[in-house]
Amino acid sequence: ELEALEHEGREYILQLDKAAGLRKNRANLAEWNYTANITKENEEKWIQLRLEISKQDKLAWEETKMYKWQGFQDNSLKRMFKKYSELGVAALPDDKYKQLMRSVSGMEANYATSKICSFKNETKCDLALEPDITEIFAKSLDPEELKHTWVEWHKAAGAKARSNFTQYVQLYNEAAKLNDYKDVADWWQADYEVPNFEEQLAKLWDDVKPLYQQLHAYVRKRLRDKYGDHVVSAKGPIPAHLLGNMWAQTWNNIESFTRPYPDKKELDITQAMKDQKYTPLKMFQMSDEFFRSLNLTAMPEKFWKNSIIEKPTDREIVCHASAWDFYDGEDFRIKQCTTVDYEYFQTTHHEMGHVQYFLQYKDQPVIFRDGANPGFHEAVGDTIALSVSSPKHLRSIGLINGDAEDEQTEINQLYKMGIDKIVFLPFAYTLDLFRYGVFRGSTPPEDYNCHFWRLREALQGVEPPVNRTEEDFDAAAKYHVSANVEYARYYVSFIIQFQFHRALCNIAGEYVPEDVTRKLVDCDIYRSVAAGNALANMLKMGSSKPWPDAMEALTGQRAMRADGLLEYFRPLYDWLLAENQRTGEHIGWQPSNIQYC
Ligand SMILES: C=C(C[SeH])C(=O)N1CCC[C@H]1C(=O)O
Ligand SMILES: [Zn+2]
Repeated sequence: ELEALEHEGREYILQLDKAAGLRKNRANLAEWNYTANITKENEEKWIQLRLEISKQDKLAWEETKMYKWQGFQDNSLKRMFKKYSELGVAALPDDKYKQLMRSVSGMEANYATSKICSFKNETKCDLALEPDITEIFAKSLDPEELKHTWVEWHKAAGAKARSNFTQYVQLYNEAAKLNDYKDVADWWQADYEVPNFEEQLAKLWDDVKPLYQQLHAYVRKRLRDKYGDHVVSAKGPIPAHLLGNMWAQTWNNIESFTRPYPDKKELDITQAMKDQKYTPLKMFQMSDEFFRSLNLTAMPEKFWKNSIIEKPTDREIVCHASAWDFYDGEDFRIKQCTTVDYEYFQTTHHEMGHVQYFLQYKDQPVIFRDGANPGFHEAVGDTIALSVSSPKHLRSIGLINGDAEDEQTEINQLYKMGIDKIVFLPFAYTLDLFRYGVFRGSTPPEDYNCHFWRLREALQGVEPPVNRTEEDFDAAAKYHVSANVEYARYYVSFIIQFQFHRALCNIAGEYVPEDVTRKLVDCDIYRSVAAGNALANMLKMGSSKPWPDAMEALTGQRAMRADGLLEYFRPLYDWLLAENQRTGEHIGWQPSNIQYC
């Protein structure tokens, strides 16, 4: 009797899964059409379609609830039923669902189309985030120009989003409660399927904080050397606009004048790419070739036909890089406004990593075509990029020339990786600690900006370039806050990618603990079919099993741990300890003198 019920359940869920795949295909095509051509008409079409689809989702959900699936034997079947038993935002009544959609697409459109005036020419007011403002932050060494650009962007993309954001929080929390969650923070954390996710994030930060503080102290000193102590204090937080990035989330753009051994050969990959006439297409083809060298899947023909890899000149689009699965097993795309530089070379591998994951799990049921947890999806491309950014690989593709590794060059290399990977962690941690407080109500709208900067000062040791008030809303000046994209996924990714990298380097024979000729920092898994097969086996699982099973399949570990990252950066940590002692640099930071609460 039970077998018959389970058999009927399986028939039901598999046809439901097929129908769900068609709905996701239609919804994603409508979202692509809107974000690839931002017009009121395309926004309306996308909203109307999601409303229509939500009705079909609701009917399916009502029927799914009728099944007594908890007693089934087949764990995979139970997992499918469990996932299909959560309706999502479609649980909201139509008018509230529409309001929620409009508040998010309003914020995202504002972010994507915001323009500011140039510091050098105040009549030139068509500067967009990409490529104009990004280029100013990459190149300008004028604190006043950087301050102006920072303030104008945070006014246009941040403050302007405050009312939409406040409404979005209210409605999204209502949807969370309709799905039996306390609030959106609870809902977001449920995706990680562990009871103590927030404690795990805090533990990881405890593990990495000493390394971050040493790196922060060293960079503050080098910035003080550059700009003077009236711009950068000896013991305070670092002014956020001097770190080469609008959000101070990675500091690669200040590498050239802050690296430990300045007289060693330049590692300027961007210049080499420009000298060698790299194009966006060539960057994509090189990334595709790396994945193929691992015996992973080539990008399919539709990918090359349908992707948007350069900013169009005839319309407004969402430039923030994204990868798209249309759930039909053959249509996969990337949309990004590529510029020929090191940063976008990394981003291209990051996005190709998402598509490789889509390709590896495309034969799973639709409901399992997802990352083992959201951090896994963000870690695939970055893990590959860890090999690509090794001096060995960059030499093999001719982007750097000259001598093999010596001690000082290795420290420079670890420093370059550290101002990308280590400094990102407190930024990522801050972004969702802030939003957890917002969704839980411990951060009310009147405290949004004050609490945001309190966290940024406490964890990142940065301060805004000018005083802030609650007229501002600086959090929304970051894409993921304006676009309703959860961010703890990146914090998780920047930890587990080093666990993945170490495991793959082991399998490729590129890394042998204690063997100085097989160091982790030199590892390049290029052309290792063994490593590629091990990675593919994990990616094929999608979200069909709890993520510790996927993690164990590749690394033998069942938990997120900072030990991979700490092992990778060990030589840099030792060097920073000695260097900060030598210069007597203050470790950590005293309270900021900038007013923001
Ligand atoms: C490249 C993407 C698209 Se999923 C991205 O948003 N990333 C990649 C790393 C961190 C984060 C960011 O830019 O803030
Ligand atoms: Zn990503």
